[in-house]
Amino acid sequence: MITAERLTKRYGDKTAVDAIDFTVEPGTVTGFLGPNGAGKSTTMRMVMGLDRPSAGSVTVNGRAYRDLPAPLHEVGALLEAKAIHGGRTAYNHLLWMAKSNGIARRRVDEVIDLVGLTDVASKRSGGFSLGMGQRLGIAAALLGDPGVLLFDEPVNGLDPEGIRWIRTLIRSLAAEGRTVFVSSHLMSEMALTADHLLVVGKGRILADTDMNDFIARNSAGYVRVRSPQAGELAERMTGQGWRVERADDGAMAVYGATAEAIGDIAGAHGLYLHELGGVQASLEDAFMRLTEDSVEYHAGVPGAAHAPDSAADQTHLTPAGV
Ligand SMILES: Nc1ncnc2c1ncn2[C@@H]1O[C@H](COP(=O)(O)OP(=O)(O)OP(=O)(O)O)[C@@H](O)[C@H]1O
Repeated sequence: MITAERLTKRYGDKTAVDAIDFTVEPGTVTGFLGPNGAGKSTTMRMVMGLDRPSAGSVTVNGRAYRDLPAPLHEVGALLEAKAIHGGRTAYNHLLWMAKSNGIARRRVDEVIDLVGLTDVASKRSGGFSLGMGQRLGIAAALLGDPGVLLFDEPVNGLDPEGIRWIRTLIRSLAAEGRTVFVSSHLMSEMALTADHLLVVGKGRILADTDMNDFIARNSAGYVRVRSPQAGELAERMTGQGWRVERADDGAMAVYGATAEAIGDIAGAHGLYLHELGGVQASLEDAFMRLTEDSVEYHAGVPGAAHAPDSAADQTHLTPAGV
């Protein structure tokens, strides 16, 4: 378990992490989500004892990192830009780590096999692709068979096969009962990986929630309908107690109804339909809405960081996405 209490990190007058409290529980994947500069990496570095809190504390299984008697056996991490001696072979890199931590050589073979690097174990890691480097970083994190694992943006720059591999690995580590803490700035990725969600912005916690609850609350869909007899159809639909909003392209967004029910009403009254389809709100939009006030570096596209509010804007919601 990871526990943060009033955890704070200041760099000069910049507060990167602002008195946050959270716990990361065993047996689940906790997604740590936030826009660039939100404080995710700083928090993870403090968990790993690589940065000292300016105030507050963070512990792994009840102890600060520096007080852990055998840290590699308690917590492993894949942090961004991990420094690996590129001149060493993957095997020797891990063997050197194992030896300096009293870990048996057999475990090196195990983790190399686990991350699928057996064929390149005798190659210098300096020549590794990004994906191979990530696998080596994960092998190092797993070396001491720790119960707590941190992954900082593990899928950054990986191809779809690599992304799927990491997602499956992360899920299986949690299924074994480990505490798994994964940072990302992609809601869609987290929706597929995490059970619990910790959203941060500008160093503060914006949401601490079960992933299924977040999805249920934020992915409420609607049905998009177009009809040349829109006025009459709208009346019939509101008569059913459904909420009808009009988009500026002439379509209607109907809340509280299924596409089938709308089709039946239209059919029963001889009304033509030119378009009828369910639209699911995107979780990415929900995340943007949650964090929009805490995005440090807005893109130069007007309204880019703003989620749709009005009915007219609802048509921007992506179909059936997460
Ligand atoms: N060593 C440092 N010195 C000064 N400021 C820092 C340092 N490390 C981080 N910061 C600042 O602290 C804030 C949080 O940065 P951090 O890297 O933790 O965010 P993040 O959520 O991991 O972002 P990203 O998704 O871009 O990696 C940023 O404003 C960053 O510029």
